[in-house]
Amino acid sequence: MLWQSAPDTVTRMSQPPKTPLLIELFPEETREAAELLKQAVPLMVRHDIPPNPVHYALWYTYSKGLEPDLNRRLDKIVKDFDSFPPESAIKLYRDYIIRGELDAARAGQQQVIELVDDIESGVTRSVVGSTAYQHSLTLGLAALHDPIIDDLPGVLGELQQSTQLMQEQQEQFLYRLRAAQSEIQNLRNQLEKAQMAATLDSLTQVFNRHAFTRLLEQALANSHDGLALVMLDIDHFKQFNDHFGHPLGDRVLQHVGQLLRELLPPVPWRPAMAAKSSA
Ligand SMILES: Nc1nc2c(ncn2[C@@H]2O[C@H](COP(=O)(O)OP(=O)(O)OP(=O)(O)O)[C@@H](O)[C@H]2O)c(=O)[nH]1
Repeated sequence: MLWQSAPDTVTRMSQPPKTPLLIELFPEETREAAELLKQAVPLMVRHDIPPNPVHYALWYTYSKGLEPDLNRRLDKIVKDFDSFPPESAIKLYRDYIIRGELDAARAGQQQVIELVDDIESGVTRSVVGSTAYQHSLTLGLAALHDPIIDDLPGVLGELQQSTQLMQEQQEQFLYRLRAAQSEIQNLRNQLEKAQMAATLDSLTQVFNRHAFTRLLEQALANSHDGLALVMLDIDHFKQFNDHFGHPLGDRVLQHVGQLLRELLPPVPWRPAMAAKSSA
């Protein structure tokens, strides 16, 4: 048999990393986040660090104090340089803020590489097997053309054997292809989920502002008969939050998001809740 490896190898891919994703790094409610903001901004002002999103994410995390190693590195940088070099900021941002996303992307990439490798080795084996089969077929046919065949049963037996071998190889290859197909489907689902997560507001599960803007631009570019845009506002929401607390306010937003998802037609006209959601 040319096929030596177990046929189900394609289903054993590398596992995704356990590093928390960006969204899991910042679970704070509005009030707690505002407290951290009050600590992070003065720190940036003190060290004359522009409060751009990269810096803010770092100093916000610094204020939380859950990454002692990051705090040590930040303290050292501002002490050594008396400023905050952009390269250091990007490096720390990669190491501490988006490492989950980077790990996940790398793992996804690795899975695709393993899958392609596996299919490629399957194709190679199949080609090698086919070539060997073709060779034995040519030899067998040449022998059959010989006017005097001493060993007809032997030649036919060999042909039968190599045909059987070829058949087995093709079956194995098909098996591997089917396994790869299901792995490709898994990867596709993962990718779709990641794409959806990037377009949805984590609290309300409706399109976030970025996705809404993109969809609106597309609709404007494609609409030749005009376009209707309906806007709605939840009145006195600040009062509601002040009275009943932000967690219940969040529940209200979630419920409104759910109603909108249920009542309005699906993609591309899912509503976006830009102003009041946490996106
Ligand atoms: N609970 C909660 N509140 C939020 C969130 N995002 C924004 N808000 C609150 O929404 C309020 C802003 O909404 P607005 O529509 O501007 O204020 P409003 O009080 O509803 O005012 P009117 O619409 O004029 O009645 C602020 O009090 C924010 O704190 C969120 O994700 N969760």
